[in-house]
Amino acid sequence: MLGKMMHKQLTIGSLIEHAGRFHSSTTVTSVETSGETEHVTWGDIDANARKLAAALGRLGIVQSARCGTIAWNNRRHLEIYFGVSGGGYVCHTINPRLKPEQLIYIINHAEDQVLFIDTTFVPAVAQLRAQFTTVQHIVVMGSKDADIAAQIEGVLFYDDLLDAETADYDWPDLDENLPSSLCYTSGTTGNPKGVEYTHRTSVLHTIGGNQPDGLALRARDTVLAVVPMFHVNAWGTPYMTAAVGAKLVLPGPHLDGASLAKLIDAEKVTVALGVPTIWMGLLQGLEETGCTAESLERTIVGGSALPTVMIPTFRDKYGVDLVHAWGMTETSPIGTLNQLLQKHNELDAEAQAKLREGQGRPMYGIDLRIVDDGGAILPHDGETQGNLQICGHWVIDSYFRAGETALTEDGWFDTGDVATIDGDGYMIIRDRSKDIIKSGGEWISTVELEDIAMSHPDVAQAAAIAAKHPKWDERPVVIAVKRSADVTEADLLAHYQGKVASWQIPDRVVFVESLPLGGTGKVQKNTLRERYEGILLDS
Ligand SMILES: Nc1ncnc2c1ncn2[C@@H]1O[C@H](COP(=O)(O)OP(=O)(O)OP(=O)(O)O)[C@@H](O)[C@H]1O
Repeated sequence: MLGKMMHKQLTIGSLIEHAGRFHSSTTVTSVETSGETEHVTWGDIDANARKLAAALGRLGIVQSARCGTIAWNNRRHLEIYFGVSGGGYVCHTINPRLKPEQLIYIINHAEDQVLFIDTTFVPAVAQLRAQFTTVQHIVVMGSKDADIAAQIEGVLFYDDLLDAETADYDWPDLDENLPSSLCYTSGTTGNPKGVEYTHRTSVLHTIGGNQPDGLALRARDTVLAVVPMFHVNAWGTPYMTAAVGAKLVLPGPHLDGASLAKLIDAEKVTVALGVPTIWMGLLQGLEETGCTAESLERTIVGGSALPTVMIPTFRDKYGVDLVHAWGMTETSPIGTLNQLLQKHNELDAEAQAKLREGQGRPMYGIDLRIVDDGGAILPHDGETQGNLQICGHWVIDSYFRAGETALTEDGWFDTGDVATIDGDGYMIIRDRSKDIIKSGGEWISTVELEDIAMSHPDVAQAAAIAAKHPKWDERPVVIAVKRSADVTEADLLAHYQGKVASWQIPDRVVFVESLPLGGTGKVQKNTLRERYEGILLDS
């Protein structure tokens, strides 16, 4: 007869408890807003997170209440992740780059009771505070400061809260289906929507998303989380690194290429995670500083399409493997990762690189399919484009406080992306359904047009949008940032010849100083459309 397995709940508390017990001497490096670098350990994080959980109880915060954070990636934020969720409260990470009206909307919609803020955000929060309808306590993430106390009435200081506690708080064995954290979508295509994760979905994502062909973070890695802790739990890296006992490096607000290059060399980072715009900046930063990034083995890139030219650049210049990933706030976020199969070992480097341009395959725990507009399931032949749908252990079923399911009748989540999937499960995002250009009844992929523009050596960034056209309804226009002053509109249009069908070549190229970026570093195509959608009508 088989013995009965002990059933323990899958909780965030169990992750930090494990880190505290088995990796307590492993380093966590935190770069503070001041630029100062602090080295602590997973043991310190566990102890402080326990003190925080105890402090929240003492403040009278009730179980499952939302506690908001407006903070950079730093040590205190990491403690809040575990102290709040581990203690049975909901850690609501808020994107500080949102507009004031969006911040007010999100904080009130979430009914946050506590707000943890980095000192950077004291002036903004002081101004908005009167409009937060549910916040009982504002906690500044630092030690007592008379200037700050004068700006926000009744403010508490994080270090003082913890100093009043001891670390003998026991992590509760909570029901794994209770909520643990909350994050709103980027708002790239509309108003941000709340996505609430449970302890169970978060732990399954920690284990599932970190499989050997997933993020594959190991104890011997030094992991630089450039991806913000204020969005989708930094892709789960705080939880994964706690689980495996990797050294974690948190860069604070210092996200420019030069600062990251120096940090990578100083901390001997082996794996770094972030959105493509960050890695474009890093390439420049490496050149400027003369840093070598010698320790860096791979970077995981996702959040928006990876300009394919970056793969050989990183590989040939720095020996760094760029691994493309895809996901959404609604999918915790890891959905696919682009790793090779055994049969690909025989391919030459060029063919392997080509395969790795796409968004990759779902790992165990995630299922993908494509459907047409009527919901009919389409073949996985690598050619047929359809609406991408996903289901799995860490995919949400409804938005926070929406009261209705976000799933199709048969339980799938519609991603809003248009994709192909091949026979091996490799998925390629062709576009977002809201961005795709419909010209004379045919679809043109903005992702493809952007990728071609960025393969031009004199173009730094590019975004393709649909402009209104009297005859074709919509035509492509590319908005680009120059790398070199010499490049002209005619040069870039000529660069498209032979790379796409002639009717897909953009009608215009407009050069700008910079592209508008949203809070998570994605190009805001809504803003570009507002500015340029009439450009072909005016001419
Ligand atoms: N590797 C990738 N390649 C192309 N697109 C990607 C990739 N990773 C993510 N994306 C895009 O990002 C989307 C998910 O982004 P996220 O959840 O951060 O918010 P958002 O969708 O931008 O915001 P909102 O839903 O509020 O408009 C995906 O649906 C996809 O369109």
